[in-house]
Parts: sequence; structure tokens; C-alpha cells
Amino acid sequence: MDSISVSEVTVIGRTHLGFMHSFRQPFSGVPMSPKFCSSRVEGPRAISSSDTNTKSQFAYGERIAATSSDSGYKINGVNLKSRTLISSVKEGLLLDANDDAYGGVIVDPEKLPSLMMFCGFLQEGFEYHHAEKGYVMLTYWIPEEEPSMLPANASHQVGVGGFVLNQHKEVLVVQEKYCAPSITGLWKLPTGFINESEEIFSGAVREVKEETGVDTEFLEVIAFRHAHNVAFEKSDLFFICMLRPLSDKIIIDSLEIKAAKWMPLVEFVEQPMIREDKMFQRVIEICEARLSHRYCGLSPHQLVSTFDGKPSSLYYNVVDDDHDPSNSNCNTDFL
Ligand SMILES: NC(=O)c1ccc[n+]([C@@H]2O[C@H](COP(=O)([O-])OP(=O)(O)OC[C@H]3O[C@@H](n4cnc5c(N)ncnc54)[C@H](O)[C@@H]3O)[C@@H](O)[C@H]2O)c1
Repeated sequence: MDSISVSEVTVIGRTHLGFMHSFRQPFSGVPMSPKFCSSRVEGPRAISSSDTNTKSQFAYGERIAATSSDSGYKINGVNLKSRTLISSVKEGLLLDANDDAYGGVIVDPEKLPSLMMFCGFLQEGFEYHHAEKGYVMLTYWIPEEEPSMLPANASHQVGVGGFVLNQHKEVLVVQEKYCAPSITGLWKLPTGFINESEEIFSGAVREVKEETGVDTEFLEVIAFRHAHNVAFEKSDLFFICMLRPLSDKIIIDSLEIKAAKWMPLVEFVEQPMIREDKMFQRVIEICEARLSHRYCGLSPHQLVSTFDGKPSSLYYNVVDDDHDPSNSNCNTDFL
């Protein structure tokens, strides 16, 4: 941090993560490393939703203090009265800020006086929250007597595996170019990670296409696995998806994949690594149960929740509202 040089603030961002709001500042010296900071106002929960986005100032000094609301209250031991007065205890630097809906303030980065401000943020007890390409987010929870309510950084990665079976009861399998020595030579399902803002159903189709060149149609999530500390200390949600092949020609992605082929399901299951692996055994059993209609997976249904107004995919599998079992995709034949 200390070696970063100053450049002008060019972007104001506002990232909403529950209680967190933030701002960005790219610096020269470090390729596009805007900083996010977040803060929360101490004192009575005086900021109602009607106070949201009212103009405040956020003070930075050797201690941090901020205010909102017309009624006086204390921040860092300092009595504050005015909505716009924000005072630091020692330096008294004032930053323009907007109140947020959670009793916090969003500092206007365009008004930040210098980089020292940012270096100082860490010295003042701001903590790294997370980093993405192009920014680092720092947060600070002011009320010392309260535990921080800021949501933690994302804890999971989401992976998909494609179970693609053709009419000859052959499953589409790959050998990975880079893998643990213990699975070298294993013919496995194509797997990969979901991209940001990508759906599970389209991510599975994309991964299969990228690795094998085969076009598919998503059918159902058959099962998912939840495991911890899988990569970069993140937990892992792995969705095993049944896909229907729409083409059969294999063109591998030679960067990631050593080989791919259509393999008879019985041969696939007979591989020692698969036979000895309880999870894969169970996955195969579930897939076979699905093929014989003894089991039904989850299919995505698009809807918008009024809760957050976001278009969403709800994965479920029940008979439709008219209670007509023929409307359930459990009856769909995959082969
Ligand atoms: N691969 C398997 O056999 C397997 C088995 C069970 C579950 N899964 C699940 O599949 C999902 C995807 O996992 P995966 O094994 O396909 O992903 P992966 O580890 O193969 O990573 C996907 C891609 O990222 C690259 N990559 C990953 N880490 C790298 C690094 N440190 N440096 C350079 N490149 C790197 C890989 O080469 C690969 O191209 C996860 O949810 C996982 O739990 C995979």
C-alpha cells in the first residue's frame, strides 16, 4: 500500500453488499487498483430509509468519526449534533459522503484529498474485505461495542459437471491435461466453474462445449455436492447436470483437455477410480435411476422475486399447478 502513488480519482462505484457501500479509486503505479472503503456510522440507529442518500461528510483523521441525523449522538466519543458535521478527533479532515440505508456513509471519492488518505485508512483499522480485478475493497466497522454486520466476502465457488449420454448409451468423457497424479488417465465427466453472472444451466452447456466441442441441451440438475476448502480456501458447490447431446463430433480444447470421447456407460463405470469412489458411484446410480424414471432431478424455472426484483432461476421439480403429472419433466426420456 505504501508504495502506491497518487493519481486522480476517476470512478465512483457503489457496491451493495448488505451493509456495505463503497467507492473506487484507481491509482497510478499499481495497474487499476481502485480502493473500496466502507464505513458505518456509530450512534443511535437514527438514519431511517428517508435519510438515505442525504449528503453528509465523513471525517478522516487519526480516528474516524461520522454523523447523520439531526439529533445529536456520539461517535468515537465525540458528541455530534448537525447532520452535516462530521468531525475527526485529531486532524479534522472532512470528506463528502452520502448516508446509506444501513446507517453508514458512502464517501465521495472525487473529494478525497490525497493517497495518504488511503494508506491512512489501513492504519486506522480498515481491513481488506476482498479484491477483484481492478479494485480492492477496504471496510471499517465503527461501533466498537457491536460486532460487525458486514457480510463476509463470497465464500463459495460454483462448479458444474455435465453428464451427457447419447442414444448408444455412451457417456461423453474427457481426460484432463492438468490433474492430480492420482487421476491421471481417468476418463471423467467434463467439469468446470461457472462464470460471474452465469446460470448453472448455461454454464454446464458452455463447459461441455468448450472442453469437447459437443453441443448440448440442459435437462436437469441431478445432484449437487457441497465441499469445503477446495480451492483458494473457498467452499465448493458442484452441480452435476444431465445434458442431452445435440451433436456428436468431438473437438477438444487442447489447452485444458488431453482427450475426449464417447465411452460406453458400462466401461465408464468400470474404471477403478470410479468404482472405488463412493461419490461417483452414487452419482452414476442416481443418473441410472433418472434414466429409468426412478428419480427426478431439478429443472430451472425463471421468475422474478418481488423481494429483490431480480430475474432468478428457481430449480425445482414438482408437478405443475394443474396437478397433471404429464407436465412434470420427470417423465421426459433422455434417450
Ligand atoms: N476435476 C474433477 O475430476 C472433479 C471431480 C469432482 C468434482 N469436480 C468439480 O468440478 C468443478 C470444477 O472443477 P475442475 O476440477 O473442473 O476445475 P479445475 O481445477 O480443473 O480448474 C478449471 C480450469 O482452471 C485451471 N486451473 C485451476 N487451478 C489452476 C491454477 N492454480 N493454475 C492454473 N490453472 C488452474 C485448470 O487448468 C482448468 O483449466 C468444481 O466444482 C469441482 O468440485 C471436479
